[in-house]
Amino acid sequence: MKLLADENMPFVQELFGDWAEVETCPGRNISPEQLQDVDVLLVRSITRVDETLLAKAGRLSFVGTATIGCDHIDTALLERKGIGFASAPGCNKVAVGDYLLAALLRVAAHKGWQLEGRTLGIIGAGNTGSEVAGRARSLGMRVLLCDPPRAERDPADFVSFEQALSADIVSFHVPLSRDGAHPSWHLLDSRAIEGLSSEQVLINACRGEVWDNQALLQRQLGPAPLTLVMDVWEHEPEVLAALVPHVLLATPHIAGYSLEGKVRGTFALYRALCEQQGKALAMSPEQLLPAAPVSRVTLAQRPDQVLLERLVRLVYDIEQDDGAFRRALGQPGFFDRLRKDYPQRRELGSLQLSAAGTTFASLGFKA
Ligand SMILES: NC(=O)c1ccc[n+]([C@@H]2O[C@H](COP(=O)([O-])OP(=O)(O)OC[C@H]3O[C@@H](n4cnc5c(N)ncnc54)[C@H](O)[C@@H]3O)[C@@H](O)[C@H]2O)c1
Ligand SMILES: O=C(O)[C@H](O)[C@H](O)COP(=O)(O)O
Repeated sequence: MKLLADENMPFVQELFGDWAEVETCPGRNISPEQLQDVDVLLVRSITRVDETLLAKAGRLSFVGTATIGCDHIDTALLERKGIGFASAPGCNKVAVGDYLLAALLRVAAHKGWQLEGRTLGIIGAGNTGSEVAGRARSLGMRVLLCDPPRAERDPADFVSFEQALSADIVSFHVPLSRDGAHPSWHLLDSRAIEGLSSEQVLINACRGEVWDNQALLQRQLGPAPLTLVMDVWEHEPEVLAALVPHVLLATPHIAGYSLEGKVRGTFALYRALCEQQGKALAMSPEQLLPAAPVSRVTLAQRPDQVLLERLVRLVYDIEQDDGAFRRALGQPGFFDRLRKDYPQRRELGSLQLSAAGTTFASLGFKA
């Protein structure tokens, strides 16, 4: 069996090497010719799996994407062709939660805000949105969830898009979709942007195309700019460079890039392929993860917001990612390079935090 995988997917050799001939290559370079004799294709979000890519893939029986988002995969085509498919729902939701916690604390420091009592609008209340909601509630924030597909079943738990958009901070966690009942392409369009107050903060850690980046730039160049946190950009790996100086925190689509998240992603595909092939699992995700350098911090009293930010930084420093992005902006291929060379990042759960008998598992720390 021949297996072709994106070179940025860790542990492929360890998981599949015993039963497949494994080849890896850059995800953006996978060609139709390369797939002629391939049985299994494993990708990340940068490989568009469509009619063109599969034109010569006569032997392909399984496609896996080690990601939550699936907007790069023509799943209907795979179904028509009888090709098995798996993604990795939830694999990096904890990492996105860590990213959001770090971003919220940085935004609060920048604006001189206490987060307690502030409102957080969450657009898209699935795996990542719920992870973020839990952490925000632990900070004492009031969470407004907007999720029209879920609201059809449980209307009482959700607010309208307009209500969520009126929160102090609004964070987007929707899949990218261009059609269907609730399309998310340019969900934040020029009209929505116009209605926002300059006091508000917007965060995008889902997909770049959910925000109209040109319309945002126009807003930022005007008299009442917004506070923005952007992990994802329209037209990646290109970035609207003129927008970057008007963004408080700018990162190269790494919100989900914890080592744990990547391991869970590859492992989800291993599990799915084992199932398709009728094989027993020969490994567990724990066997792949190197032991985290767990540190313990015990405090006499609950940390205030300033100390909490310092503690988060011990594990994940969002300003380092922002700094690397700004230094590299404009260099050829900078976006993909930062992602390929991303330093190993462990989840907040590698830090055991307790204070006055309380643990902080609801914020992501180890209990
Ligand atoms: N930046 C990153 O590194 C990163 C990491 C993980 C996921 N993502 C992106 O975030 C997206 C969400 O991830 P998830 O795990 O939470 O997915 P999910 O499928 O668990 O949840 C998405 C939620 O959005 C809701 N939704 C769909 N359309 C909507 C709309 N128009 N308005 C409001 N809500 C809508 C759905 O009902 C669902 O509850 C992924 O599809 C992926 O594109 C990005
Ligand atoms: O959808 C996802 O899971 C994330 O966006 C994922 O972290 C993207 O990373 P990539 O596949 O581009 O390496």
